[in-house]
Amino acid sequence: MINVVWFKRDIRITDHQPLVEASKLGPVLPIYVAEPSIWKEADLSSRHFQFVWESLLDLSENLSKTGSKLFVAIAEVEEVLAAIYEKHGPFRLFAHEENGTPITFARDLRVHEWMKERSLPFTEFQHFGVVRKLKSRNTFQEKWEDFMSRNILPAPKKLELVRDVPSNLSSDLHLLRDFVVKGRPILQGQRGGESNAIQVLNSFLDYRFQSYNVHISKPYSSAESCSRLSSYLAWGNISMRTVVHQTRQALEQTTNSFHKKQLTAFISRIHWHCHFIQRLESDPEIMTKPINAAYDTIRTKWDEEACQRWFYGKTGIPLVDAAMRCLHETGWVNFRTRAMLVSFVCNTLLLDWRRPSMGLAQLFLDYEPGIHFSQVQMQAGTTGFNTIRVYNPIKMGKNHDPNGAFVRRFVKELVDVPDEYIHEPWLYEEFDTLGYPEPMVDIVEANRRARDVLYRVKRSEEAREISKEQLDKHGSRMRRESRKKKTEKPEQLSFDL
Ligand SMILES: Cc1cc2nc3c(=O)[nH]c(=O)nc-3n(C[C@H](O)[C@H](O)[C@H](O)COP(=O)(O)OP(=O)(O)OC[C@H]3O[C@@H](n4cnc5c(N)ncnc54)[C@H](O)[C@@H]3O)c2cc1C
Repeated sequence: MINVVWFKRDIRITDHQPLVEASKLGPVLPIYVAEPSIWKEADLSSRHFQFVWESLLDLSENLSKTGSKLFVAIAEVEEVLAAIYEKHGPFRLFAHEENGTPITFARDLRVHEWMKERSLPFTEFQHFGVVRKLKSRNTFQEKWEDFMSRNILPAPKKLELVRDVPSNLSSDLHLLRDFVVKGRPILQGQRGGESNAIQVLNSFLDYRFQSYNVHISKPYSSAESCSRLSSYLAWGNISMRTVVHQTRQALEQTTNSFHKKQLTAFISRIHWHCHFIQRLESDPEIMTKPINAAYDTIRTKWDEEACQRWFYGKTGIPLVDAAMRCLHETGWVNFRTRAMLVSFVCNTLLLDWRRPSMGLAQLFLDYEPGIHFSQVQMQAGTTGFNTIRVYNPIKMGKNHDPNGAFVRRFVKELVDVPDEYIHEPWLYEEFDTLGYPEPMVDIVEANRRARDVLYRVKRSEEAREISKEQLDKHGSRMRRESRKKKTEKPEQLSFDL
């Protein structure tokens, strides 16, 4: 019987349990399926597929060293499985659990059903420190540690090749060039692939980590001092366990207390990764519904033009525009800047969070649904249990980009503005000659209004009651009670890139 290994957001050969387990049982057929029904969704864009494609090229090369081949298809996964079944008869299917959106989860359930109807075995393995059907959140940390402390699984040295493959699978990866995903590719993003992931981890642990915590909030220098592993983790080019093991080793080897502090700060961020994904795993509706429904009543008017100005970096607020333009160009900004962008569109402008969350997902090369939607809701103040944060991008610019290096790099109109005006160019006497827009809001005034409405809801009986219900709810893939919505929704969720 052949053993099909289905790669999804785990495009690597090292520490890949499905591949290792399949290889113990006989011939292995490694497949990647570009599924139109998944890639047409509002959260995904062409840059993500570009990263996947680069990752697949690397995987294909690594598999060829084992004597095997990667096969790809543009199809729905059940179509590929049906063709394999027709050609080979019964087969085993191996994959990682995908802790993704309700769409990918529903697809995985359909595949389980499809296999079950034919009495074919489908084995899924835990991918991160995220636990499916976690009964109690209190056991999460212990289970995380147990998973991370296990040995790294080396890449198989030899794989038995399956020669006779159905015609809808091809080992020519160029086939995927015909797969159209909305949006344009990016030129300045990180390049996908396990080999690149290993290099990025090594360069971080060799020297880049040394100013990790010092520069973490700085939009410009954090691009170098942060690990920059997020895209590689999001598309599974490296396992979280590898990152944990190597970081702990680096921590043990250093005697420098300052370096220890940087690495310890990094390790705590890594814990957050699985913590947030666990939240989506347990409550997938956070992708589309506010964690606390009482906050669905405050953003009543949809303003498409304001949303577009934010998305394309034309607000007239330098740090906001630089950050959005940086995302369009590179697909990455640091944590604090992401938080500020959500605060600006959802709090300062008081726009509903759903469309902006999709826009940012489309732009982030490291889009990871579990982290993304939890974080957007936290920064938009819709969870009810996190501190409400309303950022002032002018103040933040002055504190974290004092000479405007980041702003100048991405907002060409402001390149020659003197330092003292870089975050408030409208005060500069030559502002009219710059071709840069007037600020679309008075930040101080708009932020005061945002705090007023957010705190009014936070203090309300309804919000408190819902928060209490949330605390009582546990379990995997739970459903949220729907409440009467008062917010006006935008017509579409995705943006043109
Ligand atoms: C609104 C918003 C949306 C976000 N969306 C994503 C997303 O789609 N994908 C994503 O990977 N991160 C997301 N983050 C978290 C964080 O901004 C990124 O993980 C980080 O900037 C990635 O860069 P890095 O790998 O160099 O981070 P490092 O600081 O080097 O961190 C290492 C790893 O730890 C994890 N991590 C770090 N910070 C966080 C955090 N706050 N929450 C959860 N995990 C964290 C990530 O896996 C990251 O790759 C979001 C944050 C905000 C505020």
